[in-house]
Amino acid sequence: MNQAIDAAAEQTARGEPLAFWTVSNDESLRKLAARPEGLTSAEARERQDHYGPNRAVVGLHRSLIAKLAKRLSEPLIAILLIAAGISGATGDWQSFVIILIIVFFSIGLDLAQEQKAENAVEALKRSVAVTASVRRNGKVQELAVRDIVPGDVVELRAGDLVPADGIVLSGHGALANEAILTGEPYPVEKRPGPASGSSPSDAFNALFGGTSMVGGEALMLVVATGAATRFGAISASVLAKEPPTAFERGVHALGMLILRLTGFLVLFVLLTQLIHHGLSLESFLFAVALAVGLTPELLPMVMTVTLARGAVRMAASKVVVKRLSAIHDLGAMDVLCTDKTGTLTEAKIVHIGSFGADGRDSARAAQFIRLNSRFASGMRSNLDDAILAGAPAADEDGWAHIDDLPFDFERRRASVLVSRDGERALVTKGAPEAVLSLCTHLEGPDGAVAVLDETQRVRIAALLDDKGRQGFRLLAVARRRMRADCRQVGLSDEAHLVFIGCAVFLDPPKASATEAVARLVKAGIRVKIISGDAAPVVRHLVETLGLPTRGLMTGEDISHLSDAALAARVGKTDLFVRVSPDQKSRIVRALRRRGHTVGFIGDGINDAPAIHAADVGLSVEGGTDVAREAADIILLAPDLGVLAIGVAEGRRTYANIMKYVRMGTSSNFGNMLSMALASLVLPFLPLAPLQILLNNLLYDLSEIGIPFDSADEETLATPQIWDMKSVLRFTLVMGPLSSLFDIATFVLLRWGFGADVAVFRTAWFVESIATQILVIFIIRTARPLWTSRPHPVLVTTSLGALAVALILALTPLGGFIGFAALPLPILAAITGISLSYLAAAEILKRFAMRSRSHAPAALLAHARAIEHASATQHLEHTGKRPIT
Ligand SMILES: Nc1ncnc2c1ncn2[C@@H]1O[C@H](COP(=O)(O)OP(=O)(O)OP(=O)(O)O)[C@@H](O)[C@H]1O
Ligand SMILES: [Mg+2]
Repeated sequence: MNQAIDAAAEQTARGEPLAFWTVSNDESLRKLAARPEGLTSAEARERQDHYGPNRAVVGLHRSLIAKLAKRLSEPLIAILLIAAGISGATGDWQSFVIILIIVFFSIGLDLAQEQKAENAVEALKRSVAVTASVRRNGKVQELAVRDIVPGDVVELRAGDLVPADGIVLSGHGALANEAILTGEPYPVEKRPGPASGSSPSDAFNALFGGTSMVGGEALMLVVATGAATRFGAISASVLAKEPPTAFERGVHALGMLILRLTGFLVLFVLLTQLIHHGLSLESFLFAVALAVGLTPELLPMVMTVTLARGAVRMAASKVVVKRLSAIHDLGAMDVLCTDKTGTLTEAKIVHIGSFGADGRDSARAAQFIRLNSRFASGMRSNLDDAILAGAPAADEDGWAHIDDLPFDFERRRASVLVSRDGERALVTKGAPEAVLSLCTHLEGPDGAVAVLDETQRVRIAALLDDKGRQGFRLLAVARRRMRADCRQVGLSDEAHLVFIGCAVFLDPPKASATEAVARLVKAGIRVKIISGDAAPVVRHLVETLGLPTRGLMTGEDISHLSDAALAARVGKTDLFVRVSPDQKSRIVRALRRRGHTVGFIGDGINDAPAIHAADVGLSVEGGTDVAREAADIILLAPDLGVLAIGVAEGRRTYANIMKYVRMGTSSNFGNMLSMALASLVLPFLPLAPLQILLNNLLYDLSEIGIPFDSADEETLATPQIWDMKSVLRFTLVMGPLSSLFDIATFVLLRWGFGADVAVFRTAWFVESIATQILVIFIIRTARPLWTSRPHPVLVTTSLGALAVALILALTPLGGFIGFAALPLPILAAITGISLSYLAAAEILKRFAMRSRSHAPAALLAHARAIEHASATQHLEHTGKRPIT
């Protein structure tokens, strides 16, 4: 068995498609030593040892040792280590020890933080991971996808994710969406084989890992897992790395800019030192230390840690982040699209009655719908659950199931072929328009069948519309007599139907939705509703909840529009009704095309394409596997209210990363730049290499608290996007300011006090570290310093690092690192300079940090309107509220 699979794996590895679907089921079972009732745990364990976990993307998680090795081999660190070696060899043990301590301490700090962050995020991800129903030991078990092995037998239903490659042993109306592999958005039918062609497009009996079941059900024999799957072969190369968000690209571009400047500067310093003082280990080390201080080497770690902290905090509010960078997108999101059921309604659907073609109460419609719900295979919706709830376990009235046409979101209906006493009937239920359009006759109250003429059609349409406007959801049902020998039905049989009536359902609006939407709108986010339900129902809901919405488009309207025409209209439309899954994602793409950062929240199979297409895909814990898999963020509580918390968290995260960026671009960069320049005019180096490294380490330490910091309200009030212009403006104002004060220090020490090398370096070190660290309290907020309170952790790390710096520099300990005691006048002078710098920074930051345009006036007016609505509304079902 193993040889067969190994040969297969090898073939896949060589890039040859392995046509496992051309083999008969019996032959496949034999080759895999498998049985339809599944493997035993012992067999599975053995195979898992052999094939490894079923993970398409492997090797993404590097081990701690590998990470350490990578850090140590970074050029700057490597040079430092070599320098330490040379110091040691030449007998300079002090430098040797201190450099090693500094290097390992800073790498250790970096690694420990990152590892902790990654572990936390991994744990969160696992908590929302998708499982599969696998037959093991003769029972069906819910197993983690990674535990699946070749030979396993998996039960799949609509809404499930296909966990590995395999063949269909048996199935019913199985439909798979393979867009992820083929780009083709329409579902493909799957049934038992074998297939004759060796191309994957011939493989009507094969299911592929990573694709999704969107209809029917299937029993699958797993043939290949992990990297040996078709998806694994693609994902290893393409999907291994998530594409960076706009924000990440911005930060990266900035990092590269700094890196280039650093390289240039360091070469320059090295060259002038060489000309002035000839070749020396110290000037070489000085240049390296400068480079270490300048490179934004901490930025990746800072991003990860800040995001991970954001993710952990969001988890506390029941929002689980699967893709870390989605936090940025959430902070930048300015349009949120949502489906209706579950987010705006309670999703507690109850069947409250039924009516016949004449509009009068009739139990017959409910009876037939129940028959359909009972026998329909594949996806069972909450409408099915509602109609079956409370019904006796077997009230089929003698009807038996023969065949069926499962529900799909394009047709919006499902049919079953049933028989009773030699009589056969097709029973179709679905969205009323979808069913009515197929009807040619109708049933009267006495059961008599009459022709459905135009007048009747108009009357029924008006009746449906009227019910919808009262907020009732409807499912219509119709029937058709079939030939007594009919064994199979096709889509063409859904015609010439006799309309029976409708079942009426109620899905109460969610009282908390009004406030939740109000919060989002206040945060500068436009909320749009994209539903598969009928216009009157959605309208009624919006009115009941008091949501001010503009415009309405139907799926029918959308189907006539090109992508460009749709993009021109989506901006002014907030309600989309009777849309198909593909249209949901078209709407999302159209919005993105207009430059919006779009979120989409939904729970169904029909929402998955749109969740995928959105910048931030959101789903809920109870959602279908495919929706959850497509989502970047999972809400554990299906409540838009928690989303507002997530949005605030995203923006806070953004704000905190901006704090690092600002610190890096202005204060740190300014200080290092001054030092490089000073080294050109001074007869000695302004700081010994060791002292620069120490300065850098303490500075890094001081910043550890930033991810904990809070953000001001005004930062949380608008969508936050990366804005290179504002970063540059900040740098151009604050950078020179810091240099100005450095020059003042320099002039004062050199010519005012005539300081010698040791005193000069001590004073410079103190001034430089104090200004670098303390300025965080100023640039962490655009407000006046005293009106925004920093987080205690940030205060502790910053002041703690400063205290260590002062102790090292000003006490006898400093002797080890080449510091000398500072005379009081010098101490007073540099204190004065530092304080003046901080004061100047506080004044100038107003120009440097002027916030970008605030929420447009229209948006604010919208927010006010909705607040007003939520204040005055009473949540009555029938209570009408004007749409503003
Ligand atoms: N099991 C079913 N059988 C027949 N018709 C169904 C079934 N489930 C749903 N429908 C029809 O398909 C339509 C669209 O489905 P659904 O309401 O789930 O879409 P949606 O976009 O998820 O809506 P929402 O915005 O309410 O979440 C329903 O309004 C209903 O008319
Ligand atoms: Mg839905």
